[in-house]
Amino acid sequence: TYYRHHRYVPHFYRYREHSANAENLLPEVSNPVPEVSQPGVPTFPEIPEVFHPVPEVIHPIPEAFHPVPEVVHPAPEPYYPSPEVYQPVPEASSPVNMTRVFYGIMFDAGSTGSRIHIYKFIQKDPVELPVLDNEMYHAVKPGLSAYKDNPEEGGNTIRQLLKIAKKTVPEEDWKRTPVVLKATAGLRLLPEDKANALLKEVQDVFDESPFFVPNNSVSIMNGAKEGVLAWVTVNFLTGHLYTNTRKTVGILDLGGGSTQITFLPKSKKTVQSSPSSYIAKFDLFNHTYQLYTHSYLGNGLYAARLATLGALGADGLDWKVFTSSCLPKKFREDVTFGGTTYKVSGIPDGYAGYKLCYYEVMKVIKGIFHQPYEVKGSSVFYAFSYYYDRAVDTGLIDGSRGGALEVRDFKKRAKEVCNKMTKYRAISPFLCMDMTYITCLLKEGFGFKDSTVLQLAKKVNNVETSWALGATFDYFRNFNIH
Ligand SMILES: Nc1ccn([C@@H]2O[C@H](COP(=O)(O)OP(=O)(O)O)[C@@H](O)[C@H]2O)c(=O)n1
Repeated sequence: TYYRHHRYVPHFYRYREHSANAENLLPEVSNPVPEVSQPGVPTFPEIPEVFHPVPEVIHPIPEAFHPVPEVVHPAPEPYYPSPEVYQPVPEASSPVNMTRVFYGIMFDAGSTGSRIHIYKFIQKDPVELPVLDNEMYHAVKPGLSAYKDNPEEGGNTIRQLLKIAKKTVPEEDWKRTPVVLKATAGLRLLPEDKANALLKEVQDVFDESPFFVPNNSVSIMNGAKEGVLAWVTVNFLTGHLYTNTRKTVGILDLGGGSTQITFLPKSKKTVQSSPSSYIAKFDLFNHTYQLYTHSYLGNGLYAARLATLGALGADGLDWKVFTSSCLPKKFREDVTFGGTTYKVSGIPDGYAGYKLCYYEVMKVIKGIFHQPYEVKGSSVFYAFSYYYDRAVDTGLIDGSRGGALEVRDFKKRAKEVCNKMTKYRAISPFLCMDMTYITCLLKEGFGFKDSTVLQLAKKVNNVETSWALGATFDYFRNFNIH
């Protein structure tokens, strides 16, 4: 459990202007109209827009060098009701001509933990564009799926996190601050009735809270959306999202239950050679994007551990011990994932090491992954979540700064960890398995070359590299992914 308060200070501000200047990179908007409050129609928060300074050439450098993006709101626009936002919202308490501060609360109910993101936006006056001021982030473990047989207790974890929202968001803003929860692989992997019972508990917790609860505020998000929204977050934070650029970065997200790859294909061949379900089209900030995206359910790091051990979906969990040459020979322990406990161990009088381990993890990857045509090329990819955590654990990158790595760096370190298991055991007995899986996933799964450079980033400009910010834009903006 940890607690952070990110202060996010933009370097400069840009204002919405209507000019014929071709250099004006602001998205097109309708002419500002005075804000008129109508009964039953929310006047606040307004639909935000996001724009960015021109992205710089991407170098494999620490995140501090990236251009600083902004979150902006258009001047009031005609209001088009959408199912997600068409609900009466109490009016803003502050007078029209004063600085307005508003918040968005997004819960990430992941397979290994639940997290709250509280985004604070500032709008200096109605014609000025609001900016993302900061993010308050807090995480608890385990995730909701661990409470599959005790949903009430699962609801309590969300109730605890909401207490932070109450401390962060001023009381006068509670009623107009939307609270949304999206669950990922943990709940996707549960039987439907168990997942629904957990969602119902969360809904009750939201309903009893003083915050604004929109329709469909508690749901399981599909994998494609998870990938797209993480791509939106990272490209926003790195300054690549604005109307007339095709320069973006790809994302690699390795969760506990699922893993996502998302990027903007440069070549038509990538789109033509992909299954149609791997292509997502959506409109954002007056631009239509067509992304390659896929989420592999059951291929997150924790699910892959169990699959490697042959334990996922197995029977006889009370007495069976699942073994692997990826684990230290003398290791034996009970491990719990998604509310189920498994007995696992090394092979006491067998062999352990990188080569044997690689064959084992290959079984979890072979024949499952689609290799997009383009990843063999020069696309830039940001990797986070467990890619980041394991790179830190093995000393490949600095825990606070992240950095650039080649795929071959994961391979080299995996070999070292597996062949000297006792040395690394104290960090985690699963380190060899995890590092080998990551290597295998990148090379044999997605088809990356040894020389591909990955940017490892937990935060960019002090904001978490998570789908949660993209989902908050999605809530306010309601862009369609199809
Ligand atoms: N805001 C976040 C969310 C997840 N994570 C990391 O993401 C990994 C687990 O993701 P998850 O529990 O959401 O897994 P899935 O449900 O996506 O499969 C862990 O390494 C977390 O520490 C993070 O670093 N920051």
